Amino acid sequence: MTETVRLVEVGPRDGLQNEPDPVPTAVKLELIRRLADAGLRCIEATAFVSPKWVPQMADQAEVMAGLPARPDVAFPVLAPNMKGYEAAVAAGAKEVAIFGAASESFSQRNINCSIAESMTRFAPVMAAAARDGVRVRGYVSCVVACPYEGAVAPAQAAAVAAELHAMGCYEVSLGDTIGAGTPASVLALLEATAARVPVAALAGHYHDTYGMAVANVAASYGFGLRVFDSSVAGLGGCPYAKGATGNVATEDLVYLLHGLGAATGVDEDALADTGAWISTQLGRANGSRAGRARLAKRPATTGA
Ligand SMILES: CC(C)(COP(=O)([O-])OP(=O)([O-])OC[C@H]1O[C@@H](n2cnc3c(N)ncnc32)[C@H](O)[C@@H]1OP(=O)([O-])[O-])[C@@H](O)C(=O)NCCC(=O)NCCSC(=O)C[C@@](C)(O)CC(=O)[O-]
Repeated sequence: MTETVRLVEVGPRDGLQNEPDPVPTAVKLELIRRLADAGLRCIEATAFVSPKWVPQMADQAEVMAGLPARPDVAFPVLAPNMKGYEAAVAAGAKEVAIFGAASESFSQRNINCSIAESMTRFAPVMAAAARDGVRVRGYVSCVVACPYEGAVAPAQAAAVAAELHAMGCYEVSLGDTIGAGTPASVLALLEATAARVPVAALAGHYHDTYGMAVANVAASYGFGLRVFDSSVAGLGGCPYAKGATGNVATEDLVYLLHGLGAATGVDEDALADTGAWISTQLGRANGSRAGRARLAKRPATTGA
């Protein structure tokens, strides 16, 4: 029986949030359209956070207003507190994502509060979402290592994941924010977390700073995870994790999963074209090995 893996494309948010130059809203919307046309069915569209903190997400309402009419595609958005939640729902969001951290230092740097305070901020968001029929996904950052504190104990990451799940998140995405994880440390994280949160409610969100993201996905898939976050062309990084590169490239993730016999619903050619397109738009090298390999095999166009 073919296993199906759910992909959460975070390129338009995680992939772009750290871009130094403003990315035109029209480019963000074209990227989202192309990703949906390539078969992605969950595309994180933007973040309802402070534009003073993350100026790249300042066009959050315009992005929401311009989303393609795709009832078959979910467009979750970040919302770290009630102000963000209310703005997101007013802009038409049907799913939001709250995001905590497994390290106090990253919590303070990223959302300006302690881990405990973040949970206090999330509680009214969960209540409002339950009232409004809005789905809530949770993230835990720095589940393996923190840029400020170093290695993070699996039990600590598991405790934060369990708290988000207990408060009502339908899924908890485990963020190796600085990409320091290896299959051994990721499996230790999953052992600790799966003891407290059902595996079916866990997702892998692996940045590729050390080139370990594909290996970490493979190990996580073997452990039983069937939901993974990724960024087309490997775009991204976090404003509060210096030097962290983007998530695993969606093209590489899909190539790996199809090679494992899993179904994703994604058209690899259309995805590779999208990765090349956005890389050109941003003036960046395409960070996807599988995407570049696929494009290189194409017969040269006649240029007609
Ligand atoms: C979370 C806050 C807002 C708290 O920031 P704060 O300073 O604690 O909030 P505050 O309530 O004191 O308000 C301060 C100002 O922010 C405004 N404000 C307050 N809330 C909002 C909001 N939701 N949207 C827009 N504006 C907001 C508020 O109105 C006020 O405006 P002012 O009076 O100064 O003009 C701030 O720390 C922030 O925006 N941080 C940025 C968080 C972020 O986007 N980080 C990157 C994404 S997370 C990530 O990349 C990790 C992840 C998810 O990908 C997984 C992984 O890889 O680890």
